[in-house]
Amino acid sequence: MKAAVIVFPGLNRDRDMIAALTKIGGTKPAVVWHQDADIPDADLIVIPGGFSYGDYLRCGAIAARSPIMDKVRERAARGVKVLGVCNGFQILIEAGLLPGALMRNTSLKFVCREVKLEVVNAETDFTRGYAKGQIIRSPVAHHDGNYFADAETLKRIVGEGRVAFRYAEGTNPNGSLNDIAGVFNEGKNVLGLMPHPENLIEAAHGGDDGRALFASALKQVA
Ligand SMILES: NC(=O)CC[C@H](N)C(=O)O
Repeated sequence: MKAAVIVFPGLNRDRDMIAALTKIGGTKPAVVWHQDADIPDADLIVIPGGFSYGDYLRCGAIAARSPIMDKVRERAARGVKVLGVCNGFQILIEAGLLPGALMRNTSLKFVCREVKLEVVNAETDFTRGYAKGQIIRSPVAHHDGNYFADAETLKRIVGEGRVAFRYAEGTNPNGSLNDIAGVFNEGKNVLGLMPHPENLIEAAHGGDDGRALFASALKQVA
């Protein structure tokens, strides 16, 4: 399994993501600078978190218009797996690869804490390492994580099994509609989520609940 990590100016979670993919996948992912002409051959493309372009305009809005995102769109259309975490999720939404919007947290504050997540759909390439309904721990760190979709879109994504994770046990940190923490595209080969599973993959992190997501995406779980 080959992975590639796309880096935009202002991201700060790229090194954590590269470390997680390297530790779990056994090989270092290709690191793609946003100005590179193309993405090397990869089975999994990851857009990490941070503050691309200083969160100016709207979080992810400027990065989403970068030419490298045309390449991400092309690969996604061919069925390549694409994962966006936090700012990466915001970029995928702004790029039109995922439905809905991520608004300012209802608290209007940056929230950095641990939440609990319910695995809503465990039958995808990203989530098969978990059980449906399993509650896992995950760190979050964002100010624009308040997921919103209009009623028709919400009905469609819920009906099509496109909610990947929900904030569980009253831990919704941002006011997200229906406690939604992560969503898939129609083909379920693109996943965006606000929590940071890459920061909970080993004992030194205090737990490894995030590990199964990468193990699944890197095809280590049958
Ligand atoms: N950790 C992150 O990726 C943060 C995303 C974005 N800058 C926000 O605060 O909402």
